[in-house]
Amino acid sequence: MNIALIAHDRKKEDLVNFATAYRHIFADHSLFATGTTGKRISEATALSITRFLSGPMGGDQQLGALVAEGKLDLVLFFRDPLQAQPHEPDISALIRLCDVHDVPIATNMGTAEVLLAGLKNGAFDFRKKETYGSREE
Ligand SMILES: O=C(CO)COP(=O)(O)O
Repeated sequence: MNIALIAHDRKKEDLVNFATAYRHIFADHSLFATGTTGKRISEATALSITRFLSGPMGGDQQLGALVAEGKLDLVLFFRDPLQAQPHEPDISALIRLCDVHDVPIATNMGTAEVLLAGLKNGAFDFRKKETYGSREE
């Protein structure tokens, strides 16, 4: 599966800890991330991560483009609900595209825990069906 990892600044430590705890699972998948998040996680875990621009510079939009192209199966986005972001429209656009394309997205660690459990037990097999990620309308 192709998994995107994103965290706002005050949530980065949580995501680094999460990625460290589940390193053995993430190691079996292809990982993508916004710039600073990807740097922090790869430094902490030595996982191989394809990094895009930092979020405020367009990284959320780059990951959104992958969602639109059917190239992401799961998005783990630890958002900061207590701090306004200058690139809020980009964030909304990424979440919207996940909804458009039925891509599972966790915006907090609790949901991420559930989705990771699903990743282990085959709940993501639906992503292998041709109907997902190949919409043209
Ligand atoms: O701002 C972000 C997501 O909206 C994350 O970007 P960075 O990983 O570059 O900090």
